[in-house]
Amino acid sequence: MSSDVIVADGLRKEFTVRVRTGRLRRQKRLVTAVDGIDLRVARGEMLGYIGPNGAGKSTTLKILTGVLMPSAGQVRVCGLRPVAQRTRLALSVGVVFGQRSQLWWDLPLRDSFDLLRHVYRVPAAAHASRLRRCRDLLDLDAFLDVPVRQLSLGQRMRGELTAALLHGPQVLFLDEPTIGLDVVSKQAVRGFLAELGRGGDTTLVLTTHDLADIERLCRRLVVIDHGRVVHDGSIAALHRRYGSRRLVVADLDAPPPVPPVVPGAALRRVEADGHRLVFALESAGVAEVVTALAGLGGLRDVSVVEPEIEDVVARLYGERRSVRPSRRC
Ligand SMILES: Nc1ncnc2c1ncn2[C@@H]1O[C@H](COP(=O)(O)OP(=O)(O)OP(=O)(O)O)[C@@H](O)[C@H]1O
Repeated sequence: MSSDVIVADGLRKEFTVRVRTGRLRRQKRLVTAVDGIDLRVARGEMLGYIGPNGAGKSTTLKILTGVLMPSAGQVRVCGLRPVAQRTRLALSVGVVFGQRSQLWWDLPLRDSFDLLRHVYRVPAAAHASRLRRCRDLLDLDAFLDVPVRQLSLGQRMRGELTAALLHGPQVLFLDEPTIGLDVVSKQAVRGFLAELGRGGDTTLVLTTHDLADIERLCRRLVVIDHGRVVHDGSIAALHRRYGSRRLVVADLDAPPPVPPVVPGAALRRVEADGHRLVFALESAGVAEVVTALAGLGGLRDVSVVEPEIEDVVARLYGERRSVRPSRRC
């Protein structure tokens, strides 16, 4: 039996929209939001699902959670057809959409959690143990008795995560879970999700524009654009594909009279009035470059900078923009 909890083949979603073509004229246009996506996600995987605005991320998540019917293609989540078996699917998946709440606005968080136990018919002991874990890891106790409408965004998001997990779902879908959160709340949410992922039982599918979420949480990254998958693999594979290099930053006592040549590394930039040289590693390792730099004399400090995911994703989006297909209408 396959261990894939998400199986999608040839997924498509088209929307018909009316656009103004004159003062009184409207014309129907077809927008292809998802354009033939194949996706398999194994149990326990932590998948980052990213793409530029309008790429089709939310539409995909809505199809996978049974909110939208695909125009074409096959989809199974936990072995179920999301729209046709939505009620059963709700028992197997949890959903956190950063912009929407599943909590009762006027009730204290604690009462919302209690109601959810009845909605999902969770045995009392299982509910209590999951809630205890969330209270500990997400620091909920200080605001458990506060009505949801009075919670800060960060507090509410911690409540949303708990609410999505109390019935013990196999798959957790997260759409922008850290949007608008301050640094401390972001760290709390990421730490919690990382811990959840380490357990290996819950599959996470995460869409976000905050690439630090992806770096912290996801081993696998699916990048979509114009409704199609343009990368599916590890972050390291993305760096390899775009030739990202680690950088060695050397601070010198004085600017060298001529730019030094370091075998196996390329001088990328000269900064700080010539006092700082930034090399990109090519065939050489860090130690070789540092030894070569030390041999030049006047080396004050050295640091190694890992390639930035922001850079490589910006390059990928930029490249896609320059080969933008004409939109089918
Ligand atoms: N209900 C709808 N009716 C018409 N068009 C829609 C609808 N929902 C989405 N679209 C269109 O489908 C495309 C994909 O939208 P979607 O919301 O899935 O993108 P996204 O990748 O989640 O974007 P963002 O990062 O901005 O949230 C966009 O062109 C959007 O305008």
